[in-house]
Amino acid sequence: MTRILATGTFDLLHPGHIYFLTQARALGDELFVIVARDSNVTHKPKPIVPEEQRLEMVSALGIVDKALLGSEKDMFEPLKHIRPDIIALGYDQRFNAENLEEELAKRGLPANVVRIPLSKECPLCSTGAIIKEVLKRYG
Ligand SMILES: Cc1cc2nc3c(=O)[nH]c(=O)nc-3n(C[C@H](O)[C@H](O)[C@H](O)COP(=O)(O)O)c2cc1C
Ligand SMILES: Nc1ncnc2c1ncn2[C@@H]1O[C@H](COP(=O)(O)OP(=O)(O)OP(=O)(O)O)[C@@H](O)[C@H]1O
Repeated sequence: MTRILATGTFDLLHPGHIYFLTQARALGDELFVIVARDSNVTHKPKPIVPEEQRLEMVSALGIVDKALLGSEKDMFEPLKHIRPDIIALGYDQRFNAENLEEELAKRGLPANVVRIPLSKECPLCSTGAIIKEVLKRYG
């Protein structure tokens, strides 16, 4: 069994998220997903949808075997329980794959880190694009 882990905020689910998770799932046999905590989303505006509701949406996806909220303090903590073989990084996730592999190995959590590319173009395949469209129409 090859266990894949994907991570992200997954605010306002869209087909880009589905593409990312489908590609991640195709790397192995089972897909775990860590949903980012509200308190840790500091690299962009706070999510519209609260963490429990983002978790509920991701958990309901057929391609996801298990989704869970991440740790508020230590991103490596949930990995001790999940023990993924492969970590799928999104095209725009700000982690260096080699550094991450080194940090994981240091902690006795060896995993390969694989970068998933951007999906083909679609009108609202990013959370930012959805928010901009809503503001255009209702702002
Ligand atoms: C291996 C790994 C573990 C992570 N663990 C957590 C965690 O425990 N808690 C959390 O809030 N975010 C965690 N994150 C970060 C987010 O889930 C997410 O990657 C980050 O918010 C940036 O992604 P985004 O641009 O898709 O929002 C982890 C990321 C990686 C790569
Ligand atoms: N169109 C897409 N193609 C491939 N991967 C995507 C696409 N959109 C999002 N992802 C991936 O899904 C994961 C979760 O995405 P995230 O929650 O950051 O949403 P986002 O739509 O990228 O948000 P924003 O527009 O605010 O950047 C990230 O790893 C991201 O790279």
